Amino acid sequence: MSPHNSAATLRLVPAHRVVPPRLVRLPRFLTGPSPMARWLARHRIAAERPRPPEPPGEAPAGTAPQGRITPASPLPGPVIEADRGPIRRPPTPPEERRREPGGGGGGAGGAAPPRFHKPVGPEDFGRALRLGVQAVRRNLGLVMVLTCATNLLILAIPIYLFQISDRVLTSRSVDTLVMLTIVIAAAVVLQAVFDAVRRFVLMRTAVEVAARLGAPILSAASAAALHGTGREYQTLGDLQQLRGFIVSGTLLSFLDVPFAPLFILAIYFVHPHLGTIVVGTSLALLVITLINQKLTARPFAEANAAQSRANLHLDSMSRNSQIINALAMIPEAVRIWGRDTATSLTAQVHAQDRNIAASAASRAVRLLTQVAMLGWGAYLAILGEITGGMVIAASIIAGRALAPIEGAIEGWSGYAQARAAYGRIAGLLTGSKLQFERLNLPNPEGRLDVERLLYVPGGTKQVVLNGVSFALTPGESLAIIGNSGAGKTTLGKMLVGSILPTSGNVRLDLMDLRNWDPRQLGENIGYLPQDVQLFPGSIKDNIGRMRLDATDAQIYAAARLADVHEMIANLPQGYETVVAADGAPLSGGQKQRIALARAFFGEPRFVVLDEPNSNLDSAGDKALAQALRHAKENRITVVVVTQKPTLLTVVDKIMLLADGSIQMFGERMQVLQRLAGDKAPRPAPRAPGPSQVPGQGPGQDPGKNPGQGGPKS
Ligand SMILES: Nc1ncnc2c1ncn2[C@@H]1O[C@H](COP(=O)(O)OP(=O)(O)OP(=O)(O)O)[C@@H](O)[C@H]1O
Repeated sequence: MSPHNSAATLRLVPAHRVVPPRLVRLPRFLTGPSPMARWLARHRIAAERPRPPEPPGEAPAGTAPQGRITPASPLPGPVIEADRGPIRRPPTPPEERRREPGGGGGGAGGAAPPRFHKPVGPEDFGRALRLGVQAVRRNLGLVMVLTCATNLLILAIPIYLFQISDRVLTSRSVDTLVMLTIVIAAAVVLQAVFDAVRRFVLMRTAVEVAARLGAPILSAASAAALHGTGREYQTLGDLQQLRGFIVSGTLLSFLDVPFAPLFILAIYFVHPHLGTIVVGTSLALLVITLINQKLTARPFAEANAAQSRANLHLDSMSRNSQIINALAMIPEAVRIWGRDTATSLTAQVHAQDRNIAASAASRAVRLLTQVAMLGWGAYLAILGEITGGMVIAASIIAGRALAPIEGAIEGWSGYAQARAAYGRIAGLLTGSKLQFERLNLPNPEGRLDVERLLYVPGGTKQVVLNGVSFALTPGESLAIIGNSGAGKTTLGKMLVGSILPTSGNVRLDLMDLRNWDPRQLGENIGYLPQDVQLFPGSIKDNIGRMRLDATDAQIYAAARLADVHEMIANLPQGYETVVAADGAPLSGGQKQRIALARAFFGEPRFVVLDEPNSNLDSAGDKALAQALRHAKENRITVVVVTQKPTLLTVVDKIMLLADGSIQMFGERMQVLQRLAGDKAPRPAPRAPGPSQVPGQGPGQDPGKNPGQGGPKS
């Protein structure tokens, strides 16, 4: 942390409302607002208090961000609010939302002017990395100055020795001894202070790196995980590794190495022969370093890769702990983890063996150098070319010159791992797509246009969706039916932008989903996935999509809509009931209804429900039908993927999907009649059979009714 902007006081405010703020007071060393605090302040989401939009630049230095805790703060300096994420909330005044619960509405009402959304601005992760690297460089500049001073002052002891043996002992001057001792003692104290200061700065640099890059890495990892392997989240672990290296002794050794020539020069001044011995030793150590690097790079890379696979497996074990226990799969799970861990450990042993051998060789070379220095120095003293004090002083200086080189060799593994970790961090941040600043659009009304969707998952040749085209007007509802594996879930995910088509477009209010501001799009759509997952947190937080600006009225309205209010009211802690990562204490159906409430939270304009009644009882089915009626009344466009027939009675249109292609698409009655093979028009919709979706029962081969409806009915 640079001296002009290091943190004076950081106040960490925990996320939970009932926990009082925990104060962490750091020393007032290097006072000024920290870049870390400014970074977090710039990326914070506004809480209850409305405030004017922040300019895109840095927050004013030294000013505390306006948050709900900040005004009460007795402490000067910046405030870091630990419950804030990196996404800047669009500055919609909360009052406006409170006046109009569910205020995400676009032009659905007709009379009201369209509501505009303030885009979040471009999210340039590459820039975050550059700023982080800049901060480290700036701080390392200061550390180098301190290192320079420390290394110069280290010469005080050899000089003291030299002066005592060659001047004080020969002159027998007590005054000289006292003066010399005072000066050298001051130099030693100063050296200790400078050394401590550079360690303080490095420690704060490590904190600054974590604070600057943590949130961008998590954001970039979340975005990359959508199309990646899930390993992206492990980059946060890489950040820990980098942080550890910055505070390690190895980095100090690396910083001290450039000063070795200074010491060698000093030894040359004592006697060129001694200088030559040290130069020879330095070259030998350099060769050992290069060989060490060459021999350890590959095994360390292998160890890292295997460790990252083991961590991924560990993560999946923690998520599937129930099934692992229920099916007694613990030995298998442990074996898979053990295999990757063993590979990692084996590679580490190979690398460390070579590293230890190199360290031993370098230590032996260094000790032999001391022997050579003393022996040859004594010989030179016998010849009368140097004094005994000079010999000892040169030996101490030589030890000081070679120690950092040896330290660098010993810590090479840490350096290699930190460098690999930095490579992965840089790869993630620079490889993440730049989120361009989007045009400030009115919120959508819910018109959906799907054009020639083709989806071939990466690395496969399987065509999952093939030329899917259809359109829905605002407020229309569509049920997608079809056999298992027909592509219904894939289509549902594509409609909400959670996977991208290989070709084709999904447009909401004419705009391709990829061109909407992601935050605005997310606020205006609802999604209930097939595999419902709730976040660890309270029920109200889950319904309110974990948003800080979710009002109680909005949460209640969503709960009523999903008819889950009564169920929540019966829980001992009501809306404050904390849901665990596995959804406990809720049943599958209760989880699904809370997820339904979450999907309808904030009055989205377009909602996709993927098998929303797979776990519901009859009351849940009624709630779902009510939610769909509410959607119709409020002109919310709904697409519902279903295997059950009950929902078909409440939708406007039905699509039959088979092998990724539309087999039928049209008005509900029309499709139901075709599916039933009944050409005669009927006055009222007839619910299909109790257990089968039309087209899936015996004798109902959807492939035999092709081409009905087709694209864009
Ligand atoms: N990322 C992927 N990689 C490979 N195949 C995929 C991928 N995503 C989907 N598929 C394949 O696409 C087909 C359709 O899957 P999808 O989950 O959309 O079916 P579905 O109609 O929702 O089935 P169900 O009713 O059983 O949920 C399946 O055969 C599936 O294996």
